[in-house]
Amino acid sequence: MNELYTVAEIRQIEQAALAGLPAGTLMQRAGAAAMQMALAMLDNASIASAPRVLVLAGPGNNGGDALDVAARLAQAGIEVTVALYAVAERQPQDARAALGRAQAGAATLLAPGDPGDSAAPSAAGSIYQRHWDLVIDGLFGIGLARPLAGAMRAMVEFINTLPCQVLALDIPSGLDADTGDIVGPGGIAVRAHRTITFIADKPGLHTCHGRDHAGQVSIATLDIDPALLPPAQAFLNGPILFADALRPRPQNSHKGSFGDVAVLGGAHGMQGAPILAARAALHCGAGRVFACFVDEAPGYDPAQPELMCRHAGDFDFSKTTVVAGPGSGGASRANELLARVLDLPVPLVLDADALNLVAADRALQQRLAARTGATILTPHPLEAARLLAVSAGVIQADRLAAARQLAARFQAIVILKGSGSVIARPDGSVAINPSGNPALATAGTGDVLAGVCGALLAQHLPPWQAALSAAWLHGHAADRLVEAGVGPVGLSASELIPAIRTALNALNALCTLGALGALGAQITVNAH
Ligand SMILES: NC(=O)C1=CN([C@@H]2O[C@H](COP(=O)(O)OP(=O)(O)OC[C@H]3O[C@@H](n4cnc5c(N)ncnc54)[C@H](OP(=O)(O)O)[C@@H]3O)[C@@H](O)[C@H]2O)[C@@H](O)CC1
Ligand SMILES: Nc1ncnc2c1ncn2[C@@H]1O[C@H](COP(=O)(O)OP(=O)(O)O)[C@@H](O)[C@H]1O
Ligand SMILES: [K+]
Repeated sequence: MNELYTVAEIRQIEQAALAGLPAGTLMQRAGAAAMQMALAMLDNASIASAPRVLVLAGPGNNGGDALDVAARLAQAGIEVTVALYAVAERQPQDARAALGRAQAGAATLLAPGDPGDSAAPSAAGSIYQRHWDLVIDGLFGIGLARPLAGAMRAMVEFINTLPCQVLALDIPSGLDADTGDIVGPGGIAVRAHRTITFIADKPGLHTCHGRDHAGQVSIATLDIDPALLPPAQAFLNGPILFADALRPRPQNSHKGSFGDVAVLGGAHGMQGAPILAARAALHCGAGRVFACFVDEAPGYDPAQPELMCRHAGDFDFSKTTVVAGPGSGGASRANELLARVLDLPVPLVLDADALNLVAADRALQQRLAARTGATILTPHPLEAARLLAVSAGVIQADRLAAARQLAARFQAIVILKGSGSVIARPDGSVAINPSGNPALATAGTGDVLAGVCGALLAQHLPPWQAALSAAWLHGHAADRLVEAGVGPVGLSASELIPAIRTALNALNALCTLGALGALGAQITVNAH
């Protein structure tokens, strides 16, 4: 069910599986699965002449996988050149056996240095100057220990400029499989169109730089007995994780059945932010929605007259789900109002300026950690950095750890936003959201997400499922809009709101029909 495993967990699974299998079995299964993927990519590329494949083989077992694929493709009659960065005597046993198979077949094996390397000019030249139809990256997998350097770095720089398809084996070389960061300092990573990852999926393929470098991810389980997989602490977000919490609306219902949402924000000059959050809450099913303004309140929202606009100082927040922060500013008035809602046992979403106020005020931090009502925090990386008193770079270097730390410290559900939003809860479990795209990188989409969270809490979804579904629907709506040509350039936060409503209704309908499989399915390749 969408499990993601760390490198340490994969190593344990691998060891347990290897114990019951003849040497080389897993590598050969990996090679067979990767060969199927390579052939499919060549088919899709509709290449006119005989295809030429360049295989990069590193010093360890990832290089062994690459050599196994190279031998198989050559056996199938494909023209294969291997750029070999391994010395047989130093290879692990399985990889050395794979080298033997590649050498025994028709693949051409070259040991290139830097472009123009005087030590191996012909090898380098014949790789850097030829046309390639597919590159298979088997430099490094989960064993990468330091940044790519020297000849391998030069090769990655070269293939990242090529127009052809790139298939990464297990992980794009240079990427940290646990975090999605590029292994540094000053590192580089392969940018692949597809990644075939072995045994199980990994968090780093789906967050931070992961989505840009891994492309479309497929899993080859290598026929490992599922009983060898430990209970996962991380998951790829999808309807299967939260659909149970979505319920069809009973006929015998009224607006009071679906809860009230009050958005607290909108200081002078920032009134649009709570309006966006409130409109999102309305379109995601809250029974009644109030937009409560820290400073002066508009009479009503002419484009959305269903919203009730109030002055926050006069509003009773004790019977509503509260979304605090959009455009609230950092003035003492906003601080006082925030302190008041933190003390109420109501469901609460904290976004934007509310998070900045908490970061700057120890008393608010204590109030937040002591809350009894459900709490969802929705920081972007800079807000998370302020809350943890580190830089945004530190947050991005390990987004899962940052989200977990925030969830534990504030005893709240956390959505750490950005490419591959990380949703964490205080017990340490996390989910990475695979939906969404750079069309969302525009002002106001975070306000919309906060409003969706508020609406789902008001409709009594437990906070974990509310956060998972809000993040998924938000991204899914953006994906559908981009497919329809509304973005990635120029999508506006307002346009996102009705698309989220459509996605939520479609999901509700599928849940009612028990047809969830139609959504968010991942390709699984099983090697035999
Ligand atoms: N075992 C199995 O049954 C299966 C394994 N599988 C495959 O194995 C992969 C893991 O293999 P792995 O552990 O050998 O690690 P891998 O990623 O190849 O690299 C390690 C090598 O690189 C070196 N090195 C590290 N960083 C470096 C750098 N920057 N620059 C230069 N060198 C560097 C490091 O040596 P060091 O110099 O650090 O001593 C070591 O020699 C996994 O991702 C999957 O693809 C699958 O076939 C399934 C079955
Ligand atoms: N490149 C991206 N890929 C996926 N989602 C993105 C990307 N950029 C932004 N988002 C999403 O858009 C939203 C932006 O929120 P935020 O930064 O708070 O914006 P604002 O404060 O302007 O409303 C978040 O949900 C974030 O995850
Ligand atoms: K690789």
